[in-house]
Order: sequence, then C-alpha cells, then structure tokens
Amino acid sequence: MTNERRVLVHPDKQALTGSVAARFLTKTVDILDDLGEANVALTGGTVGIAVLEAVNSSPARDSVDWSKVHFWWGDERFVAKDSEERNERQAREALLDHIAVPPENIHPFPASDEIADIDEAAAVYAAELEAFASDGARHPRFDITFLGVGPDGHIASLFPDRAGIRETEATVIAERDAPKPPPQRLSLTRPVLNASDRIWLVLAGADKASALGLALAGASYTEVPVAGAKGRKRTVFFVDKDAAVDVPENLIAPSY
Ligand SMILES: O=C(O)[C@H](O)[C@@H](O)[C@H](O)[C@H](O)COP(=O)(O)O
Repeated sequence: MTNERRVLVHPDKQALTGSVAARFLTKTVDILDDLGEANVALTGGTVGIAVLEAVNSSPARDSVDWSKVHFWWGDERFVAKDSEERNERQAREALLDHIAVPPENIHPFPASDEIADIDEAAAVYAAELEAFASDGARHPRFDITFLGVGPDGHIASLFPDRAGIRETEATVIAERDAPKPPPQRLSLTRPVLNASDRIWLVLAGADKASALGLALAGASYTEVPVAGAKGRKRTVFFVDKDAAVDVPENLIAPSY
C-alpha cells in the first residue's frame, strides 16, 4: 500500500465511527505486538469523541493492553480543567475513564485554571512532549493521530490563514482568536502532526465536503489546513457519504 492519501467512505456517521473504532483496536494490538508501546494523539470534535464512544462500547475494547498506551491530544480548548468544553474531559467520559490506562499515561494540555498564561501553557506541553521523545526528537512519534476537520478545513486548532498553520519551529502553538469557539486554544503544529506514523482523519456531514474536496484537489494547506495533513506511513480519511461528494473518484478506496 502506498502512502497516498486514501478515502474510506461509509454510509453514515454511525458506520464511520464503528469502523474507525474497530480499526483502531486491531491496529493498536498490532502496534503493541511490534513495539511494546503505543502513542496515540486524540482529537476533539463530535466525530472524534463519537469514535472514542464506539471504542468504549466495542466487545473487543479490552483486547488492547491499555497499560502500554499513552494518550496525547492534537489540540485543546484553553478553558478550566472541569469545563465541558475540554477535549480531555470529553475523552475521559467517552473512553479513558472506562479502560485500565495508567493515569501517568494520559498527557492532557494544561487548563486555564492551572496555568493562567496561554503561552506558558504551550511551553509546558512542549516540555512534556520532549520529555517523552526519543532519538533526539522534540516530541514522541505518534503511532496514530486522530484529526477531526472543520467546515473551513481546520485541523486540531490550526485554522486557515492563521500563524499557527504556518508554524514550523515550535511544537505547540497558542491560538488566541479561533473562529471556532472557544477562541483560546492550544495545538500541536503541522510538523508534529505529520511526524505521526498514521494520521486518521474522521469527518462526517455535507458541511465538510467542500474542504475535503479542495484539500484532495491540491489546495494550499495555509488556506485549507487539512490539505497539509500527511502521516509518515499512512493518511486515511474516514468519511461518510455526505462528506465525500466532492472527492475525486480515483481517491476513493473500494468499499468493503
Ligand atoms: O477542539 C476541537 O474543536 C477539535 O480538535 C477540532 O479540530 C474538531 O476536530 C473539528 O472542528 C471537527 O469537529 P466536528 O467533528 O465536531 O465537526
């Protein structure tokens, strides 16, 4: 299989999240067999969280030795720790609180009531990434990075025509005026996301069709950030039919 971006189309959001959940569980078992440890970067957003709920409700959930899995985030809303808007809280409620993952294996971004200054919070997470890096890198090599996609093509908290999507030096950026509320966010940068072995993008709904179509047709990633998502080994778009209407036929993997 080449590293070309692949699009897997599902009849609806439920089929999409069930398929991604099944694939995540089997792939994570394989990764643990091969490497003994897995680093996974989670996403916020309704589809990303629905995937975690589907993982949690899978009969195969505990086929994974969760004690060997580290969970990170691609981005986080810079709000209070117990805010319902936090990606961490939503992920814990959807999956992490229900599996035997050691607390020290969960690496949330700092919350605004833990570190008041957003730039300091970004620096703290950058240091956490570096502390778990190897081979002189500045962040772990994520085995699987999940990304949701906004109607404007944003990924994580990297938005069109913002400094964050252009950043190539820092590993973590602070976004102060995000077009998607809440405005203050923290995000991994594109080079860190793309250092992942696998990037799995999960998107559903007709409002995502334009961004996906533009990205796959060669749009600039500064204008359509999802166009710049490319894992080292695999880049797979898991979509429903409504989001796939503008995808070039030749990129759609055979349905199965
Ligand atoms: O913190 C966030 O909001 C997410 O990380 C963001 O990047 C999200 O994944 C997309 O906006 C898609 O969200 P939906 O899946 O709800 O459309």
